[in-house]
Amino acid sequence: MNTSVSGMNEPILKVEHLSMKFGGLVAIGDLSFEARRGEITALIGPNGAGKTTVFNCITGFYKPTEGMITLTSKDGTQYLLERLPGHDINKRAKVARTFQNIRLFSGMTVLENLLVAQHNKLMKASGFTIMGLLGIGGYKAAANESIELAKFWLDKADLTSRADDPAGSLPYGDQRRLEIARAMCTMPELLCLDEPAAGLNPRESLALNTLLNDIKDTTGTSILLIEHDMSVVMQISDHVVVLEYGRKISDGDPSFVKSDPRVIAAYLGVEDEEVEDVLVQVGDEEVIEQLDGEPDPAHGPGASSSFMAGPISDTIGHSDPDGEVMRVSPGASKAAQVDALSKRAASAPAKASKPASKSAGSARSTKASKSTTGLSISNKLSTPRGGKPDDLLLIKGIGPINKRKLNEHGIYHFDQIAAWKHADIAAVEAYLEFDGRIAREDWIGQAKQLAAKSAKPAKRGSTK
Ligand SMILES: Nc1ncnc2c1ncn2[C@@H]1O[C@H](COP(=O)(O)OP(=O)(O)OP(=O)(O)O)[C@@H](O)[C@H]1O
Repeated sequence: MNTSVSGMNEPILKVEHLSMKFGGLVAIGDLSFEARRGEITALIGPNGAGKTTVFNCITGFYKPTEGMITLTSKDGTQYLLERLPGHDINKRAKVARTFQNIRLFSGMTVLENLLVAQHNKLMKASGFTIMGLLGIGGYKAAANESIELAKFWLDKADLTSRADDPAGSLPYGDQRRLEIARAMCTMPELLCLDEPAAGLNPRESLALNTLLNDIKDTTGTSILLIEHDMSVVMQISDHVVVLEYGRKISDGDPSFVKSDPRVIAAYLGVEDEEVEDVLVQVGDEEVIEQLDGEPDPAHGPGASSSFMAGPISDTIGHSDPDGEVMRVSPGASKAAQVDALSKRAASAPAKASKPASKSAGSARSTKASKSTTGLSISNKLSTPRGGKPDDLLLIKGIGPINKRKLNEHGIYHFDQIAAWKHADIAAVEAYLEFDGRIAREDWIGQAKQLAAKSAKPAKRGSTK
């Protein structure tokens, strides 16, 4: 399909009425949003909101249950991604992606990783013959071109000095940038990045921001980003789409989204109770006050086609006889509760004038009462070994508050989590009200990998 040539700021990606069901679980429900060409669009939301599922639908890993995903390329060609085979999404529609867990060829050098990414182009230039590989025909020129492109992205990612080192030996932040450089070697029109800032320190986050801004400013590649790190999201995104329980709850520029009471409410509702983090990241506690106020009618349900597209209660409690069960307590959608709060505030003006900090405080104190309940774990420690706890935040699914709670109950190390028995998992899930998430997010597998990784430097140190 060829339509008019599309320019900057026109939609490169249109997601329309997307739904994805896993048995009885509705992971995405009637989701619509757009990403504009030349912009950085961020997809954010609490754990389990459905962000990765959206990526998997866009990049062909899942075939959506319903809906359309249209990519319009620079020359105006339109691709219906939900109908394309996975390899064509990359090859023809020019969509590239990175994953939550780094997937480099760790034994190959940095440069080799960038060359392997151009394998398709090189094979085509070889004519798939030995003569081609020996340099007859266009192969040599294509090989030189590939090396030049690899060098270009090495430089952009600030990795030139590490070109000949094995990718697996790079620090974590460098590996993240190498993944992005590798994806850019396929010259994508749309680059999908799944939590690129996960596990980065502030300096590495800054280097990532610089690289992404550079890609945006100099290549014309549009970026779709899933990210939990609000400092990255708010600093580099042009447009933010917020999901909660597979539904869109907010959509706009960062300044609108960060002060949208529904977004604050959704983050207030996450199990990690990252209330204070969110408040710090969005500015101050003023925004909390809005939880007691009237929502902005310009951004209410009437103004957006898929905004809170149906009764949330229809989609948040699901059980599948085949196994996948997701139990969410009634009213778990905090975004939905904002509307209820605002209605209550309208009928009781005195309550609406309640100080903001009190509102936030009451949310916190309700949750705090939970933490007084006991938690029985078989391998708790009284103090961290060597006085140094592991950074449990590296386990996807553990946020700062749950890290604190686990520490309070004597869990400080990856190997402790790796050794949890069924009874421990059940106890922790009941305590954190996680309903099967530890298994779904594979905390044990993640903890085993992290424990193995952190054991290595310890061994080297002990030989000194
Ligand atoms: N293949 C699958 N089979 C069954 N359920 C799935 C599958 N993939 C995702 N889910 C479920 O769909 C829901 C959304 O998951 P998804 O990974 O998309 O969320 P997310 O917003 O990316 O979360 P996070 O921020 O923790 O990565 C979750 O309840 C998850 O358990």
